[in-house]
Amino acid sequence: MGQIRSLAELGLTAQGGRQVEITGLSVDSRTVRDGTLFAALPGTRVHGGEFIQYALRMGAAAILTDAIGARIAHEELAASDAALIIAQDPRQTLAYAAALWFGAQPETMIAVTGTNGKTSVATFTRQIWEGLGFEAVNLGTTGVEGAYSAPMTHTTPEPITLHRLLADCESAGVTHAAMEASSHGLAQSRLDGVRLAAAGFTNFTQDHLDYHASFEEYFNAKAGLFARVLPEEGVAVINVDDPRGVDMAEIAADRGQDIITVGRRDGADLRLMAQRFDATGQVLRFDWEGHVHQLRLDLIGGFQAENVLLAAGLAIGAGADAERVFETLPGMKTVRGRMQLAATRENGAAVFVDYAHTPDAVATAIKALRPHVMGRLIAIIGAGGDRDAAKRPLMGQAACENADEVIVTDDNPRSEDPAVIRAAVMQGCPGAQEVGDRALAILRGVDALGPGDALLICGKGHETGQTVGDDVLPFDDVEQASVVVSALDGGLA
Ligand SMILES: CC(=O)N[C@H]1[C@@H](OP(=O)(O)OP(=O)(O)OC[C@H]2O[C@@H](n3ccc(=O)[nH]c3=O)[C@H](O)[C@@H]2O)O[C@H](CO)[C@@H](O)[C@@H]1O[C@H](C)C(=O)N[C@@H](C)C(=O)N[C@H](CCC(=O)O)C(=O)O
Ligand SMILES: Nc1ncnc2c1ncn2[C@@H]1O[C@H](COP(=O)(O)OP(=O)(O)OP(=O)(O)O)[C@@H](O)[C@H]1O
Ligand SMILES: N[C@H](CCC[C@H](N)C(=O)O)C(=O)O
Ligand SMILES: [Mg+2]
Repeated sequence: MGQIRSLAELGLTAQGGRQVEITGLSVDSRTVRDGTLFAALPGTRVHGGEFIQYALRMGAAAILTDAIGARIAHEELAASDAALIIAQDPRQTLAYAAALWFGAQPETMIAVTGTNGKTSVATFTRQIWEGLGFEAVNLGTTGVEGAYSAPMTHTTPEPITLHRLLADCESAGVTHAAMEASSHGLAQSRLDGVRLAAAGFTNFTQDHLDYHASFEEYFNAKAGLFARVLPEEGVAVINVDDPRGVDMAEIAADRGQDIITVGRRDGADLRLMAQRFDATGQVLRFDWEGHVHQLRLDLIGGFQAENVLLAAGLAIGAGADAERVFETLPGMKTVRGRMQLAATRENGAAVFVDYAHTPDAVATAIKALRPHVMGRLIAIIGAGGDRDAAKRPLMGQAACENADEVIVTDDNPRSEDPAVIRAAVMQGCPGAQEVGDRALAILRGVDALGPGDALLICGKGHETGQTVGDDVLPFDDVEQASVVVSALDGGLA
């Protein structure tokens, strides 16, 4: 964007007090230009220090790294004019520098973490703000959505991309932003430069054990949102029905943050008292500060009510008036690919698409659909390649225990053999039908629906591609479901 900043303006101090002008920031040596500050970060495959020599050759004016990176490129650095900034945690230092480089971010921001429900809560928070008349966005797995839109490749992008997007939102007039804090994003300090008014916690169950060394490490990454990113004056909004919510609330209390607890348990500040389900939604009764409210949500699944209430808590925590927030709730719209009604058969049977891709989400999603359905419930599941392999049989088991019939299919095999992934899922559900081709699996599932039955297609939600090897083949569960329903029922979708 043609700007030039000094290191001091980015809050950085170089070895020997060297002063240089910076023309841009980069974490990838391949995008370094004259004057760039190259952040050479410790990676999961290789240390970015290995690429310092290339970055210097491309004209880097400064290198931000840790002691290991500086050691790797010791000779090249000694022979260069570039400024060297050595930080204990260069990822966090980069996050602060990126926030200063791009300068602006929406005035009111919240972030939400948890194994499942982040996209849903961020989307509902944006919808609540819209209902209150604010220019609002949500950022995460489904990209930037709302008053400003842009695609994103990560749920929580690295800080340079994140702050560029936030600055773009701000200059487009966005005043309110709700973002997802993934455990990878938190572990890598990607959002440490974001100014948060409130932060939320949904739940904690198994996922990503390929990346985090243990369950506790995975929890600690998520806890970083309250222990580190949310300031003392921020408000923590916590689902206390989850056993780890209580631990999270303690961490927030130790920081002196105000806490809004949400859940079914007695004493929760925003307490869900009752839910009644029908074919197209649910009626909720909840309590806030001793006042009981009752309203209808056009949303499928009891857990979406929990997500809506967490979103309401976040909007309140970030400064909105509680009663006005509650008035917006009946207007909440289905989150793309989350318990989304994709098609209805002529006989009344419904096909839903959901993003359940963890054992807990599969169990939750199937159980949540049950009270909306009079007949049998068929589930289609699959697990992703190059992701936590331990969750595969557990996902199979979760489907087996909760659905009347299960079809196991492919879901982004990536570099792995899809048959091996399916076999692992089948271990948890030996009675399932195995149909590798996802389009055929959907055809089988839809074809088996009798009056009053429902099909839940899990795993891909809003996704529009099937990743096989390095290829992304166009595939959309919602589209596929409606094509199949039209084909079987002769033109009706
Ligand atoms: C495991 C993980 O999080 N990896 C992320 C991480 O890469 P890394 O540090 O491991 O990269 P590396 O290959 O070891 O390289 C080390 C460093 O050298 C640099 N490099 C590398 C090659 C080169 O020629 N020049 C160069 O400078 C790299 O940019 C990197 O900074 O930092 C990169 C740059 O910021 C990310 O793009 C990359 O995301 C990868 C692609 C990824 O797939 N991440 C997923 C798992 C992820 O982050 N998912 C979460 C949420 C998932 C969920 O909740 O479901 C997300 O927030 O999206
Ligand atoms: N509060 C919840 N409790 C349990 N399961 C949930 C909850 N909310 C959503 N889910 C399940 O998790 C799936 C993914 O939901 P969502 O996309 O909101 O989660 P996420 O945390 O953003 O996921 P990701 O880690 O991929 O970003 C849903 O489709 C549903 O099956
Ligand atoms: N953000 C998640 C999404 C998984 C969705 C599922 N379709 C899969 O590919 O496993 C991940 O990358 O682990
Ligand atoms: Mg998400």
